[in-house]
Amino acid sequence: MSSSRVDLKVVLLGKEYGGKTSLVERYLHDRFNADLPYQNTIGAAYGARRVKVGEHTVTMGIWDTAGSERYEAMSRIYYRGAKAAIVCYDLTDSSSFDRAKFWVNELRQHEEKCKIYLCGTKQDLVDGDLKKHRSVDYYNTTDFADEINARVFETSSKTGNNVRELFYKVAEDFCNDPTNFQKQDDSTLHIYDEPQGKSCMC
Ligand SMILES: Nc1nc2c(ncn2[C@@H]2O[C@H](COP(=O)(O)OP(=O)(O)OP(=O)(O)O)[C@@H](O)[C@H]2O)c(=O)[nH]1
Repeated sequence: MSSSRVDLKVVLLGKEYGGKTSLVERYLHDRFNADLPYQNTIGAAYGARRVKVGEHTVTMGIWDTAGSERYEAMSRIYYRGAKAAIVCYDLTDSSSFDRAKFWVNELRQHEEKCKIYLCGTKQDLVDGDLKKHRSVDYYNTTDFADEINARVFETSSKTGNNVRELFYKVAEDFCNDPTNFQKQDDSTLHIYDEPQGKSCMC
C-alpha cells in the first residue's frame, strides 16, 4: 500500500440521520443501499480520494463525523484543521437545518479559514410529487448561505444527484486558492490514500 500526503481535509457535520455517511458512500464507492438498516456513526469514519482539477491532482481526506449529540465533543476534534466543511441537513427535517446552523456557528468561531458548503440531503424525497415532504425551504438556505459566504447543494445519495458536483466544487475551490500551494512544513499529515471503508475512531 502506498502512502501519500493529504492536501485537503474535508469534514462532514450535521444532525444524526442526516445522510452524511450515505453521501460519502455514494461519492467514494458509488453505492447506496436503501435496504440496509440505519446504523449511526460512532466517533467518525475516514475515507480518501484523489481528484484531478485542471493541472492539479489533490488528495481529499474525508472525515464523516457522528451526528449524535452524544459525540459532539468528538466531532469538534475532527473539524480542526479542515480546509472545507460540508454541513449537512435533511431536507425532510427542519430541525436538522437548525443543527446545521449550530455547526456553522462553531466553525465560524473556531475554524475561521474553513470553507463551508451547505448540503441539503435526501433530495429524491422532496422531488416532483414528493414536494410536500420538504421541510427546509430552499430560499431560506440560500439566504443563510449568502450571510455566511457559503454555497448550497441539494443532493440525493440514492440517485447520486449532485454528489460528485459537490465534492468536485470543494476540490476546485481549494485548487483555485493559490495560498493552498505554498510550501508546506513537515507537520503535513501523511496517510494512506486509497478509498477505505467505514472505520470507527472511537
Ligand atoms: N431516500 C434517501 N434516503 C437517504 C439518503 N441519504 C441517506 N438516506 C437514509 O437516511 C438514513 C440516515 O442516513 P446516514 O447516511 O446513515 O445518516 P448520518 O448523517 O451518517 O447519520 P449519523 O451517523 O447518525 O450521523 C439512512 O437510513 C439512509 O438510507 C438519500 O439521499 N435519499
